[in-house]
Amino acid sequence: MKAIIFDLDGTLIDSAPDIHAASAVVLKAEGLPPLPFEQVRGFIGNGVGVLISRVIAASGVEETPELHARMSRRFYDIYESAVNLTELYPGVPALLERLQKRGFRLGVCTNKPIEATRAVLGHFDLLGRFDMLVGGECLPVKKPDPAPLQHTVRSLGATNILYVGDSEVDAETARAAGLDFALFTPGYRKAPVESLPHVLAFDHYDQLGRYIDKRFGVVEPT
Ligand SMILES: O=C(O)COP(=O)(O)O
Ligand SMILES: [Mg+2]
Repeated sequence: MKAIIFDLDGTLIDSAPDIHAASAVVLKAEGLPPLPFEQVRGFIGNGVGVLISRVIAASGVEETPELHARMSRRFYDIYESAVNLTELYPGVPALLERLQKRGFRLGVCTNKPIEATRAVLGHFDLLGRFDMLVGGECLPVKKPDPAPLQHTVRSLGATNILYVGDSEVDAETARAAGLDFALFTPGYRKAPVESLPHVLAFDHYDQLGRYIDKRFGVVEPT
C-alpha cells in the first residue's frame, strides 16, 4: 500500500498569520505587547506547549506553570477557529485530489492540536482527502519523536511511504522512523536545506507531484 503523509503547518497550509494573531491575543490578556510576526513564525513546529514557552521567553517574563497553563488554555480556545488568516500553499488541493484518485492513502501527521487540524482542513474542504489525521495531542509524545509518524503509518496500513514536511522537526522525525522525507522549502524551517536529510527539496507542489509519479509509478484510478 502506497501512502503520502503530510505535515500541516508550513507544509500544506501557511497558518503563521493565524498563529501570530492568536499569540497576540493571549499576550494582550497578560498585559504584554505582541511579538513580531517573523519571530512567532520561527516558534512554530514543536506544538502549542513549546510555542507558548518560546512566546513567554521572548516577552522577557518568567515562565511559571500557572502562566504557561493559562496562556496555553487561551491559545487552544482561539486555535480551534483560527482559520481566517490561513492560506493553502499553491497546488495543494489539486495534488491531494490527484493522489487520492490514483489510490494513494493520504495522512496528516502534525504537532498542531487535532481540533485545530480538523477545523482548518474542514475550512478548506479537505477533510475527505485524508484517511488518517494524527495531531499533537493524540499520543503522549510529539514529533520529532517518531511515534506519531509510526502510528500514522500503521493506521494507514502502508508499506511504501513518503513523509512531506517543512522543518527540522519533520526531517528528524522521518529519520528516526526510517522513512524517506520530502522537504517543502518555503515553510517555517530555520536550518539550511543541505543540513536536513531529504530525498527531495521542492518549493511548488507540481514538483512533488512529478517526483511521486516517478518514484511510485503512475497508479491508475481504481
Ligand atoms: O503546531 C505546531 O507547532 C506545528 O505544526 P506542524 O507539525 O504541522 O508543523
Ligand atoms: Mg510544519
